[in-house]
Amino acid sequence: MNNDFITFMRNRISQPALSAPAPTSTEWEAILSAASRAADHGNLKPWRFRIYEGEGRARLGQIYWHHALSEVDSLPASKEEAFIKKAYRAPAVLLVYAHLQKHPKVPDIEQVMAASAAAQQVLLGLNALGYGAMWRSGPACFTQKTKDLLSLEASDQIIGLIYTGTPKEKSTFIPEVVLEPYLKWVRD
Ligand SMILES: Cc1cc2nc3c(=O)[nH]c(=O)nc-3n(C[C@H](O)[C@H](O)[C@H](O)COP(=O)(O)O)c2cc1C
Repeated sequence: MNNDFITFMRNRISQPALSAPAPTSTEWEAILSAASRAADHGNLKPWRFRIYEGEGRARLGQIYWHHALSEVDSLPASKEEAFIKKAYRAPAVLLVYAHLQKHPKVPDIEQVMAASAAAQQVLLGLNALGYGAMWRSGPACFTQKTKDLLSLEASDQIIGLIYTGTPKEKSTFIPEVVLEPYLKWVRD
């Protein structure tokens, strides 16, 4: 079989070590428009995107810090910088979240699935333009405190943070895929 797109999908990998440049605004808009063609029951467009770049990343770092402060009795102020720095691991960080709507036929879980599908489309789109990316989450993504800090609604669901930039070292290692344990054919 020779299909460039299948090969491209097969070879997608995450890139943890990222530096500038990040996508331009035009490139982001192209990628996020394409990601917005993810499968979407009820055409609800539940995905929401927020891009942190430049000094905007300090706002995200502040959220990491304030979330950490809310989780423990106390933290020395000297630790703040380390939390802020986490948001600077890449030149751009895309927050993807699902904005859930009450719908008689589309349960919340399906809206979260659609937003997740959009996030995966983003990864492919970024790779297609030569950028590296890594989808990250962590317990902070799933607390009300983080939603408050991000000014999200209580019913919104964070899908992840996609750290984006140019790979510092282009990894050529593509993990082997063993399909057999995950696939069952039902033919009779
Ligand atoms: C919802 C979600 C959350 C993730 N969160 C993290 C994370 O917080 N930290 C991490 O190292 N990898 C996380 N990953 C996994 C990486 O994005 C990546 O898929 C993994 O390192 C395997 O690399 P690969 O994509 O090149 O196969 C997450 C993946 C998903 C789908």
